[in-house]
Amino acid sequence: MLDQILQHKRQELDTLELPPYEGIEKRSLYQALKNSHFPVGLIAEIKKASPSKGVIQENFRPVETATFYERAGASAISVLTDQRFFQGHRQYISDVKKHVRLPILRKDFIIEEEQVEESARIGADAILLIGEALEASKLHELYNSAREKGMEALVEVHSEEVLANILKHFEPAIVGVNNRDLTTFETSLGQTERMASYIPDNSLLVSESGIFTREDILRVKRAGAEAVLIGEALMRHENPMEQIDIMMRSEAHERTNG
Ligand SMILES: O=P(O)(O)OC[C@@H](O)[C@@H](O)c1c[nH]c2ccccc12
Repeated sequence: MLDQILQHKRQELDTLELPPYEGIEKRSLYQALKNSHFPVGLIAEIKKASPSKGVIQENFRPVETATFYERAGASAISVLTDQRFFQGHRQYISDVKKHVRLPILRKDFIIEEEQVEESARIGADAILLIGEALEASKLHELYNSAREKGMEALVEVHSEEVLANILKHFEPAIVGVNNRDLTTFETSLGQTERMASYIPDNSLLVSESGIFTREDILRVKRAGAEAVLIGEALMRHENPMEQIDIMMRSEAHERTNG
């Protein structure tokens, strides 16, 4: 599946037209996650559909959902912009950026410099760079390019080998462990537990995918995650504010009670 997506991305790149620069100030994803008032940082995701789950939310209202996420106390918003496989759009970032103050992560398959430039122009504060989709040297190059443009990058890995390769080049400030294997779509929170000890001490660990309950959050936090990235569990809910409350706040409660 990942190969198929990447092949499509390469085709898309041939006709990529860069939009004008929106000129909106950049916000720090890293700081927002560190400053979370929940026991872990929360990146709340806006995603209409996915290749593994099909359509997740029929009545899709990205700006409204983002506003709810912000009000519920999320640290940052992740917005899917891939059209073909996730029914996203780059316009959603520009729209959301106008209505929330939180940093926005552009969730897409970024493989070339033009996409980094595009991300900066549409108002993204951070981009996703997927270890499994890029040579480590290329990933490092795109990471530096994002930094030069005032953005940050969430460096996502699933496997230990891919992480080890990246660490030969540099230590990303934010490392995401994707609990989902992008080739099989299988999800296991055990992946965060297995990978945690390989993450550099100075990197902020984000556990991504397959997180649905307060117990899931406790589990990855115990493994060492400082933040979580949650999509489906929030998008499927009628009331995402209530869902964030249930997942994040009761966790704080549990912690206070020892
Ligand atoms: O909906 P979930 O299971 O909570 O997962 C969110 C996020 O981790 C997932 O959308 C994701 C993680 N890495 C990606 C790479 C591309 C597209 C999507 C993703």
